[in-house]
Amino acid sequence: MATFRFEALKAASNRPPVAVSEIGKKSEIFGSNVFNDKSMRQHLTPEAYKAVRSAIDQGVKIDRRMADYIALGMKEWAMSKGVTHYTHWFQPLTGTTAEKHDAFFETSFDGSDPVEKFSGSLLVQQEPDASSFPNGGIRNTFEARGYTAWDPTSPAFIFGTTLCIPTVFVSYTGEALDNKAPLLRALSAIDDAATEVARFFDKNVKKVTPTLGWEQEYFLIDDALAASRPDILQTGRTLLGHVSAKGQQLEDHYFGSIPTRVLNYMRDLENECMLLGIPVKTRHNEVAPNQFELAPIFEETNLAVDHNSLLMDVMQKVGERHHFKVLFHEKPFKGVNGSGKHNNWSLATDTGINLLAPGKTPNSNLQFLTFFINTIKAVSNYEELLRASIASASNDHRLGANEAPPAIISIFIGQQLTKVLEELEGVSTGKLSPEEKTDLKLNVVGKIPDVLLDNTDRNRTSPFAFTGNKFEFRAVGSTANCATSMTTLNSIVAKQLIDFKKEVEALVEKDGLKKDEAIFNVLREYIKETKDILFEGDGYSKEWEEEAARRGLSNHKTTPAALKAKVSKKAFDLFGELNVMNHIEVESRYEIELEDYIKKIQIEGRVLGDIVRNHIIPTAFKYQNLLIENVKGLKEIFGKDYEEYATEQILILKKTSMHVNELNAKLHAMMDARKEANALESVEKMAHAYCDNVKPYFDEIRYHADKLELMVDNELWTLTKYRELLFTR
Ligand SMILES: NC(=O)CC[C@H](N)C(=O)O
Repeated sequence: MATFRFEALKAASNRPPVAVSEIGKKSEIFGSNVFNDKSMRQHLTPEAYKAVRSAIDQGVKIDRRMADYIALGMKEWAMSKGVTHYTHWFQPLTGTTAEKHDAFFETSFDGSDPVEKFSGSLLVQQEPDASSFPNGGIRNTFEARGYTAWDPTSPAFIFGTTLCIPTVFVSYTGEALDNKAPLLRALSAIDDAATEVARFFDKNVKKVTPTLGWEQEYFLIDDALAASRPDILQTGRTLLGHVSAKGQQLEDHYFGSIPTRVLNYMRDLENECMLLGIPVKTRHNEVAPNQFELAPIFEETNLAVDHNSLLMDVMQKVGERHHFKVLFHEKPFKGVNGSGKHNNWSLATDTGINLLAPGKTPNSNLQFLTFFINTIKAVSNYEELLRASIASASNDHRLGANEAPPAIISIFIGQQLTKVLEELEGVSTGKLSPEEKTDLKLNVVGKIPDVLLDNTDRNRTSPFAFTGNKFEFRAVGSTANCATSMTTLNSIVAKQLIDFKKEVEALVEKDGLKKDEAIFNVLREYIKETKDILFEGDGYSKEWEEEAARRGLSNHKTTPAALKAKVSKKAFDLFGELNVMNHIEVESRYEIELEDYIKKIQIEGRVLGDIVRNHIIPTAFKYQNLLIENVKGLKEIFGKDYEEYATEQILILKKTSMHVNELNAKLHAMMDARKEANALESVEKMAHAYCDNVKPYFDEIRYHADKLELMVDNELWTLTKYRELLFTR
């Protein structure tokens, strides 16, 4: 009997929900473990408080003396909450977060004068021994230093007994070694560009903040069951497993009543989030069995990105208390929905206006249309780069089916806005007559709020959909660090807004148009130029693939193919011009992502080999031996007539042998393909070889293993089955 599997099943099915104690009203506990404005005011001198505020609001540098005062206040606040350690908390290019805890505790070498200390220099900058993080060749070994530098725009927080200080991670020569530094630069670029354009409409605007509201989808699997599957443990997904008879076809899980064990997990998690100042608001069952979703209130992008990275860590930790393993993989199970991390993006002014929400006056609506159409133009110009920003080995499995968008980037805006754009396309060239202006203001621009109220149609196959007051970038994968896609999106829109401003000003200065006339003129041209990126239909259809090809849209189905756009001249120019990333930073990321791709497929190949050799084939042999015993017995009893009674057994013996032979053959072929790939010199070639020559064997191997699963005695099968993984809760 497959003891491990059955013990895991027993443990999982006897698991009572873990009780969760309420810790008070959310509004009262929210942010109590965050060194936020309120705690800063309480624990810092007025001078130190002012210094942090101007660093946050205007990017003013904090001097060392002031940093000492801030560190002192921060330490006192943290110690009043039982904190013993501090860490610079950063996001290296592994996609996850990194931390190295140091105690506040210090003593002299003879053990006298033990004391708790924390200085400004330790707060502001540190030099972690970071030579083992991916750097894509930025740091060569003799200059292997990297340092972390405090990012005051994301507040320090306490997790457990550690004070975590969000930082950027840069090389000694100043190149970003993390996801945060380029993001901060992109946010600054779009702030500058969008503020200039917003000032066309309102001179009071001084700052534009990109906002992000992510939606995190995930699967919860009992940890004993997860531990019984080497593939889940090592790759985050099932490499094998026959789909269960019941999957999601009854559509009975989505928004259904949340299972008690899961609800308790969610409540516990929400409590932690409240303390950490992560404003989670929504929780529900997602479409696939054992799939769920959590979403916060949107925040300023840098904070939202930090919060999502922190959340993924906290989700796993809280999961341990509830005996759940959280699967963030984009496609942990074949045949049911995968998981995305839809990024809801917008732009907010310091005057309290959402630039992607229609307003109440024609002027504010023209402002809305300006930002709306410029975003469309940006995506249209850089669709390939946007596709590259969401590329990963795991997201490749998700794109193109089960309510996840296809690999072709397009924009969904809904019927009503399509009509508005059609009408605007008819705007006259050059100066506008008073009648035309009145008509535009009353009947086109003036009507927008009403039509949007009716705009309730949704399109789940769209990678980038306008949803009334924001764009939803649905193609982002559930494991992703949002920084990558947000750096790209904010950069391309920043670049577009810079160009737009120049074009409008040229029409005003050279052609003598009024500002609103110039805006209408430029927008009209954009509408004409961006038709190809707009698509309202079924993103999965063959027709769309053909149509998209005719329109010249990219359709990169695999990561190695998609990533190439990251090192195009267009990308270098964009990031360079905006000071988001220099040539080395762009190139190193490309290399790191290719390496990551290679390693992921390599690991999957190895795990698959292990499972087939150590689980599937031995189990098939055991079952064959049972059948052989059975046939021998029948022969003993029935003599030469035994065949009549052993037909099925003999058939199964033949079929299982055939599948085992095939498994062996494919496994060897895969190993040969791996060897060939490994011998290649360039990472680019190696990634393509893994993608085109190694990975295709996975499905072939799976096919035979899954067939065996259907044939072999359930009692012998060692791998926990889909029905058990997906329906135990
Ligand atoms: N209902 C939904 O929005 C499903 C989305 C889907 N899980 C995805 O991969 O993006």
